[in-house]
Amino acid sequence: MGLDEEIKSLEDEIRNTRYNKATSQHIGRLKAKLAKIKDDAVSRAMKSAGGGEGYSVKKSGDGTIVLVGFPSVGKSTLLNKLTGAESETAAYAFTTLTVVPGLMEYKGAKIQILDIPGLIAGAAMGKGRGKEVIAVVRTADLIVILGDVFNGVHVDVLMHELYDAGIRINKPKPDITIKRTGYGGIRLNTVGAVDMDIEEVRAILAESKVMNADVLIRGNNVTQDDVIDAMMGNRMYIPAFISINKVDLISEDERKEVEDGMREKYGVDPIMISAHSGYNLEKLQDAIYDYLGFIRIYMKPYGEEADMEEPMIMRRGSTIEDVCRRLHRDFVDQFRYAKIWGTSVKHDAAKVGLQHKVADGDIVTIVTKL
Ligand SMILES: Nc1nc2c(ncn2[C@@H]2O[C@H](COP(=O)(O)OP(=O)(O)OP(=O)(O)O)[C@@H](O)[C@H]2O)c(=O)[nH]1
Ligand SMILES: [K+]
Ligand SMILES: [Mg+2]
Repeated sequence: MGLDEEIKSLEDEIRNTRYNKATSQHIGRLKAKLAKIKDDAVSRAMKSAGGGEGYSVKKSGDGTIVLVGFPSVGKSTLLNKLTGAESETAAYAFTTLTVVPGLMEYKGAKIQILDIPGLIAGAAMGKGRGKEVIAVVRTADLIVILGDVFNGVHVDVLMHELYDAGIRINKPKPDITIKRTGYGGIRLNTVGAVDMDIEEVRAILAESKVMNADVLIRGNNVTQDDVIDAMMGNRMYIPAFISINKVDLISEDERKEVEDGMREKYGVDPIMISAHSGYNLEKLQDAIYDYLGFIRIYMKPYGEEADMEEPMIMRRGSTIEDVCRRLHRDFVDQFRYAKIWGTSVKHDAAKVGLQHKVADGDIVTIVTKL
């Protein structure tokens, strides 16, 4: 049996087996087996890709986003518009054959945008430029899934390819640890309402030839798929949103139709744009900024005015310790306290420690020992 047939037959069997207590172990085993086969195929494809010319782009700026979409949806046109880059654009598919970077400055943040060749069905297994493209996508901090008003349905295919390539979209990494041991079989500990029994976990791990391990699962909605992902160990959890280009080519009514269809299908509002006319590009930039979780911190040297011109760009959830590390590696060791003016504290000029979480717009003074 060829690889494609083997995958198809496993997928069929999983689909046609009703999940219940009696079959859960069997399904777990089938899914784990399928994941393993796909993973081997993907890593073979990655290896043979060998970082082909033009595919190893150095990351720069405060975050990197990648434009993922079918050929000719307007990825290159959009990159050029947002960053002033000069990626080739044309009305035929596969105009772009390498990764083309651009830098967008927005609200004080420098955001790297990567334009890549179009992605097509089978990309995860290496079709088209799939393998090189996927390798780049896996390193991004945010994926913008770009469709156009005529190809909305392709979003399905893209999601499927990204999934096969081990990319998990808009999903926090499940809290699962698998610690291999030398003996003792599989031991399962759970924290929270985990609806999975040890036999299922055992069946999944056995597909990867893991017979001895301590497994700890925390959280309430952990599935077999999550355990398989944890077992494979190479999944990337990346935020993403959908944007639909070329709205200049359709009427107001048709635009609404596309939007409603997307909302119904994916439960999200796509950002409707026109790279040509510039329509809604600021909304797109705002979404990029928000999804990357950027906040602005203003530094105020001790006894001086705050620098309100050049914010320091941090991620939501960052602490004073993160701010210190960004400034100078000695700052953490030399740290005494920080003072903050802003919304993360109850009153201005409040003293805080290293673990304090900063908020957008905070003004920060770091006081060190010397
Ligand atoms: N009407 C209209 N045409 C657009 C828009 N954006 C891009 N196009 C056109 O769509 C065609 C494809 O644009 P590209 O930017 O080359 O698309 P791409 O996604 O980079 O294509 P590949 O590199 O081949 O995958 C070109 O003819 C563009 O001029 C838009 O907002 N409106
Ligand atoms: K094109
Ligand atoms: Mg292009």
